[in-house]
Formats: sequence, structure tokens, C-alpha cells
Amino acid sequence: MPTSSTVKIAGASALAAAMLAAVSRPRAVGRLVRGIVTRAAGGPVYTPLPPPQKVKVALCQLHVTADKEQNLKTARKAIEDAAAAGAKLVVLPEMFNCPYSNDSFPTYAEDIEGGASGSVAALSAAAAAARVTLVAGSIPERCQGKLYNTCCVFDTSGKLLAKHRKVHLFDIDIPGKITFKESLTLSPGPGPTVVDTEAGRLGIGICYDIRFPELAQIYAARGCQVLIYPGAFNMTTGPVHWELLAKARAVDNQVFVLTCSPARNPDSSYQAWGHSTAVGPFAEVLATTEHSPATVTAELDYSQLPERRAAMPLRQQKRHDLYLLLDKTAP
Ligand SMILES: NC(=O)CCC(=O)C(=O)O
Repeated sequence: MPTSSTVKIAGASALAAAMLAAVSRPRAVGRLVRGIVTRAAGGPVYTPLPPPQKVKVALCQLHVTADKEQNLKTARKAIEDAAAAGAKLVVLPEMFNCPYSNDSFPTYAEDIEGGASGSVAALSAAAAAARVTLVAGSIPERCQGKLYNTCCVFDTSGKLLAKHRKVHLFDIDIPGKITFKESLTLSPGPGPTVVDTEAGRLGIGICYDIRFPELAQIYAARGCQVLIYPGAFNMTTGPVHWELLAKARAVDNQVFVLTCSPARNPDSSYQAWGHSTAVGPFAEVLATTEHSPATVTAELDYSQLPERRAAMPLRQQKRHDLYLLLDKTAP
């Protein structure tokens, strides 16, 4: 059925109809982050273009020390090298600018919201210089008297696109093996973080967040193509769970999953498992490494997503009459 406005156009003279069409047809007036800005009656409208079909990613498994400036230099060099090798999406590790410890978080914490963060300025400059989308691992953030474990995402011009505060804090006690309680110093973040970038729609989690399938399901339901988890698993759980969890989140949701860890540092009080890994939507390991400093690269081919989903239509086969994913933070 034609709408009333279509009927009006059809009934107008040819000249009037042509003039009306010219006014109402969106005119491209500029480009912004692979999007088109059009003028419409209500003001400019930004329509993102679909991301490229294939995206080269780099997971920078960095050597992290107690020297923040040195850590930022190491990160910048890794970002530059990754871009020179063709990466368009670069990922850094969890807590890459400080040692992973409750003693360090308050000392190294920075004010991101107020724009006073030296790390954020350095990361923004690095993303802009390298022209990459940067998922900048995480740093300790101080905001209104609280501390968070926070991941900043920058676009290719260095603009801060989004910030994810770790939602699930790492509080575990495996007797004789590992006890860690992030909640001694950190507060949990408010919820999921979905970011539209030139490299695709990203869902962000930090380390322990990967253990919670519901968060990944929310990201899949909101159309994320890639789930990205900067993380620092430990020597007890890492060998058994790190890759398993990345594969599980990928295969359950038929998405790409990227994990990025600090390299293992013998001088550190916390020994990270390393093994930064890229996983495809069929749970296939696309690229991985051991525990030394390294950059893992992989090509994500987004055309695989509809193919995998058509071949195994899990999304259509869900029994919503039996269970329900309740996204309490849905926009
Ligand atoms: N930094 C973390 O959240 C560590 C998570 C971890 O090691 C685990 O087993 O989970």
C-alpha cells in the first residue's frame, strides 16, 4: 500500500514531484569514518558503511614492566609495526601499562573521563599515527573515588569511541594454586560495550568476562562480528581454560573471538599464561603463540559468518519457548 506521502507525490505535477524528490533524496555531503553524512530535514544523519569483508588483525602480546612510560613505548612500537604489516585492527593486553596486582592498580590509575590520562593521550596518538582501530587492552581507571579495569577503543583518527569497564571482577580462590581478589581495589563496570568501528562491530570483554556466556550472547544478539577479550589468565587456569573459553564463545555464538595477553614476565608477581589467540566462528584457531612477547596476526573474513550460520542455523533453532536471553541493558 502506498503511504499518504507517496500518493501526494504521485498526484503532483511532474516538475513538483521531481523537485520534492531532489529535496528528500539524501545528498552525500561528506565522509566520516567510512560513513556517509547526509542532510535531512532533522539535520545531518550519519549512516555507517558496512565494514570491509576482510580485516587483518594484530594481537600484541607485550612485555609489561613496572615502568609505565616504557610500557607505553613498547605498545606504541608494537602498534606501528602491526600497522606496517597491514593490520587494521590492533589489540593490546589487559593491564598493559602496569603490573597486574592490587598494589599497582591504585598507584597507576588514571582519570580517563576528565581527559587527564597520559596513557589515553599516548594511545590516541598511536592509533592516529598508525591509522588503525585500536582496542587498547586495559588500564586502571580512577573515576569519582572508584577504580575500574578499563578498555579504551579508538578509531583510526585517534578518537576515543568507547570504554569498557570490566563487568565481572576476577575474584577466585583455588587452594594451593591461586588466590586473587580484584574486588579489593576495583569496582565492576556497568554493562556490555558494543562498538561500531571501521573494522566491524565489536563486543568488548576483559579477561574474566570471557567466562560468562551471557555477555557473549548479548553481543551476538546485538550483531557483533568479533568479541575481543584483552586478558591475563594465570598458570593454573590458563592451560586448561583460556583457549577452551575462546573457542566456546566463538562456536556458541558463531562469531570471531580475539584474546590478547601480556607476555609472561619472570620478574612479575603474577605469571600470565600468554597464548594470545584468534579464533574463527567454527572454533578454529586462526593464529596463536606461546608465552613470549609476540604479535599474532590473522585475517578475519566476515563472509564466513553468514556461511557458518546458514550451514548450522543455531539462531533460528533456539527454543525461545523453553529459555530466554534477557538483556537488561538493551538500548
Ligand atoms: N585477569 C583475570 O581476569 C584473570 C582471569 C583468570 O585467570 C581466569 O582463570 O578466569
